[in-house]
Amino acid sequence: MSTGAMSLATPSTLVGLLWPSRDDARFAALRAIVLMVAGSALLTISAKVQVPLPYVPMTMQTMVVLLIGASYGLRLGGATVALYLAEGAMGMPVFANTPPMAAGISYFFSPTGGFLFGFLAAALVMGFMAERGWDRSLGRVIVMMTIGHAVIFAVGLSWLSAIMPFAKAWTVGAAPFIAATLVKTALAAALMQAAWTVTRRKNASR
Ligand SMILES: O=C(O)CCCC[C@@H]1SC[C@@H]2NC(=O)N[C@@H]21
Repeated sequence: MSTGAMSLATPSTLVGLLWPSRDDARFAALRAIVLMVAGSALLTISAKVQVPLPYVPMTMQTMVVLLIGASYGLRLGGATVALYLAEGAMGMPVFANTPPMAAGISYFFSPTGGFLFGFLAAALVMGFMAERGWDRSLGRVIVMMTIGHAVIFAVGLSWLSAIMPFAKAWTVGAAPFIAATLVKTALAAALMQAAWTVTRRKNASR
């Protein structure tokens, strides 16, 4: 593997097994672009599936971020979330509060900016763990998704508590999301398990 796109492919990941790359630079580049665009589109949709709350809305983004990291792997997952952030930085209305807020660099300084950087960190951590097999058993995938959520909240809350007192940051940025985060962790783990079951069956019948 010699090109950048080929180095994004990781055969040990779920997506690497379901849609393997090839030792062909053009195919590898096209595959990486398709997966990154599809992943960033899914993230945009997940931002719009939301319950509006003061300062920080409830969305489906964390679940999609964790699934992208876990199924794409470290580099492709990280590149996909980086593309999503770049789209928002360039003014595309991909984030939860765009509209009413305008997208662009200034959005990252809004109350949810820290969560967005947390998404990138969590996708990298999920990809790193998935490439080491943490996504393949139910117990480990639950631990993995819990760590991913913890990373998102650690970065998001650190940012929020830089612009408001920590008690308020907790009240608006963590407390309302605890139950939903448990549900999203369980759902993400169940989806990874189901995807691995299908992948193993598919590979066994080859
Ligand atoms: O502005 C954005 O697009 C990011 C929104 C971040 C929402 C955070 S992520 C963690 C927590 N769980 C949710 O459902 N909402 C918040």
